[in-house]
Amino acid sequence: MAQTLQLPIIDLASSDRISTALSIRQACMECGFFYLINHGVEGDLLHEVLEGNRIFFALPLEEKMKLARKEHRGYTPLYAENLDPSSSSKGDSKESFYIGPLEDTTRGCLNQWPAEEILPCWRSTMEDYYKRVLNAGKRLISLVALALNLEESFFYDIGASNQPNGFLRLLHYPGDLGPSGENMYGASAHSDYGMITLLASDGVGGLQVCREKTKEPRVWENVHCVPGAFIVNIGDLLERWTNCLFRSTLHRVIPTGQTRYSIAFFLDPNPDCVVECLKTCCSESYPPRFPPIRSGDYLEERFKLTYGS
Ligand SMILES: O=C(O)CCC(=O)C(=O)O
Ligand SMILES: [Fe+2]
Repeated sequence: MAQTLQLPIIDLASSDRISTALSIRQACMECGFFYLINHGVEGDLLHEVLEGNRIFFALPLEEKMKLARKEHRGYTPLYAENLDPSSSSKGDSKESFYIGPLEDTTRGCLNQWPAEEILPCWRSTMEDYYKRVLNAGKRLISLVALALNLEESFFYDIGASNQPNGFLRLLHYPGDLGPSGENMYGASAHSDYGMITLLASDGVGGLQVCREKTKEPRVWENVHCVPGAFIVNIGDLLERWTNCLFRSTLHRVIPTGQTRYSIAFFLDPNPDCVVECLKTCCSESYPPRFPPIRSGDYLEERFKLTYGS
């Protein structure tokens, strides 16, 4: 039986920014996961978005397939994604729907939306949520900069968090998978690719983390949902930036027999931002472990491995 992990709680509205930044530093060095409270997204909106999630996935498959994923936006059916490209499973037992930046100035608006007659007000609810969670993520990133002994505006100044690449992913893990094979995961073991992820869920369990990704056998611990709080985790690009000081932790979703809905918001740097080791995270005796890389190129490569295309 997996143990439950006690994660630290970070208060985004705390007036003591220095001690909040120190708590973030400790959480990101030790585990790479924490709860975020007082983030400015009201419980009512969270509830409405999770309800919107449920009604979208309840549509007939044919209706959902009209919005099949293009340019990383839209619907991905069951088993079409494999978050652990090294595994031989037939794919993750989840379906998802992606919403990208709302004002995509370079490529016009690429998002796909269900027709208003089919799901009235659905788009406006999702857009409202997107804006709120983006705002919370940007405020959090300022504190992350402080936690790294940088100016609060650092990620903005280097072009990472102004016009960031924010993606909302609505997720549905069906409870009843029928006579499923072995190696079946809702989301197989992976780390997130970008900067930070803010996750909301309906409270159904299944999320697990493995704190030591290089240790065998892997030890998995349960992460519980705290009502109203986001579960936040660090992504691989922030791990690269920090020369592995901050940890992008392996996680997965196991089937529990219960239907589960969640919404992940991936706050990734602007695609043109170059991610290179921060000055505060290396020294002569601890040189940079990764070469600089353009964020867009790194993310594109990771997406290709996940979708096999
Ligand atoms: O649904 C969850 O709890 C986690 C989802 C996740 O890890 C992901 O989409 O990257
Ligand atoms: Fe993830």
